[in-house]
Amino acid sequence: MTKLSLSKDKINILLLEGVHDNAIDELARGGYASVERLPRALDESELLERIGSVHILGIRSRTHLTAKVFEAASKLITVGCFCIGTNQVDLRAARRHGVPVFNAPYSNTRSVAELVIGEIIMLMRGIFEKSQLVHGGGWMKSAKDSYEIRGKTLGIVGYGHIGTQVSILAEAMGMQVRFYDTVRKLALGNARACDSLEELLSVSDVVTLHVPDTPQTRDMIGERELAAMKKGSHLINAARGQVVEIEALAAAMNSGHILGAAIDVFPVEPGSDKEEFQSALRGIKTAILTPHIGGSTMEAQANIGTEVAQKLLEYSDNGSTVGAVNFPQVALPVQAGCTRFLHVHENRPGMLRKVNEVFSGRDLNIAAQYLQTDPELGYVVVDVNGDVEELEVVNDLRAIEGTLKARFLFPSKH
Ligand SMILES: NC(=O)C1=CN([C@@H]2O[C@H](COP(=O)(O)OP(=O)(O)OC[C@H]3O[C@@H](n4cnc5c(N)ncnc54)[C@H](O)[C@@H]3O)[C@@H](O)[C@H]2O)C=CC1
Ligand SMILES: O=C(O)CCC(=O)C(=O)O
Repeated sequence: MTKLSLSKDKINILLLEGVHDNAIDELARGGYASVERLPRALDESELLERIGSVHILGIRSRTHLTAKVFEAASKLITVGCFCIGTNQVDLRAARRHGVPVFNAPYSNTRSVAELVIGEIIMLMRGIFEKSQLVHGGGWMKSAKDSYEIRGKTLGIVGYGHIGTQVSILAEAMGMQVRFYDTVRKLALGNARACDSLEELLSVSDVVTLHVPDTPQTRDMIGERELAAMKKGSHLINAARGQVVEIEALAAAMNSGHILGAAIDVFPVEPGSDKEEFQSALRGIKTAILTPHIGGSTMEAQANIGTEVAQKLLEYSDNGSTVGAVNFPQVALPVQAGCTRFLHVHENRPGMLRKVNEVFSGRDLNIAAQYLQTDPELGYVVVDVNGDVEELEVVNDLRAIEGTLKARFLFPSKH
């Protein structure tokens, strides 16, 4: 548990994986100067060495935050994922330690959608193979297996933020769009929903995947699904590596059933730029392989830097969990002259009563209070006015059985 409410210069922030300058600027504007930024990810043993002194951690997709890391993160207040996906974080372990995790759910959406549109054209014209040949001194001037995308069918699996953007852009270029989603979604433009994944696979010239990494999407595209795709069709995966069985895809491409693929994400991705990338797709001439750069544009990274840093500031300064992916959502307007207490607890009966008894037992007046719970977790923000012995109060709050974290903000005399 956090031991003390700290002045901002004592809050240690560690940002990994080359988070954009905007994050540093935003944190500095918020008064946080103790920021260390590393260009790379840390592996578990490096994290275990360092995490004990970190209050706020920023990562992207390469850093894996395991239960063991949270166990060792005695001072950790919050985590920011400077990306969309949060599957690299053990979100339940974070909850158990009272640590809200934030992400940037929209800031790189357009970048991924644009890459996919570019790849559809590259695949349907066989550009990657032809370009490699020309680089090697060859000349393959041929229309064989090259098609316009106009009038062709694009199948989108996962019709969320990215899927719908791809849908709009693809239609604007004359494609017919079909989509499959487990949730009923409003079809944009002339796009039409498919009743099943099998239906989508059987009608599409290009299939593009935009689902999150969940137990249901693991190995969603394997031998059977690839066989269900049209002969000579193409597959794009810029979602998560575990969604496609790579060996099965390599076999389907080597047999000529799947003509081309553009794969940006892999079941195992190198931890650093120096590590060698291994995959059964290496060497397949019609496979465009990219190093998980769907969201890596200057615009996206700048937007993400600002967005996630603002969420971290909101939580650190005010206790707001709005936008957290693993926490009850609480935002209480700041009241002048109050001390704010934050209490994260297991959702047991009578918790709020016990929290309030700490204040009433000290004759403290609660000026405002906001509690949100989910089946496992409760998060309450309490504003108290008057002269408050913050440390004593916070120690009483921590003594309540089932407390996961307690701290205070805006101390009246520190
Ligand atoms: N390659 C890259 O650099 C990037 C990859 N991503 C990945 O793209 C994924 C999608 O991003 P968004 O569109 O923003 O997410 P989103 O949450 O807006 O959309 C995902 C959609 O997939 C649907 N879905 C979930 N399970 C499904 C299933 N089993 N079958 C069919 N549909 C299912 C959901 O209902 C939702 O509509 C992210 O989760 C992330 O993993 C995101 C950004 C960059
Ligand atoms: O840019 C990154 O580090 C990860 C991008 C991504 O996959 C995401 O935003 O989910």
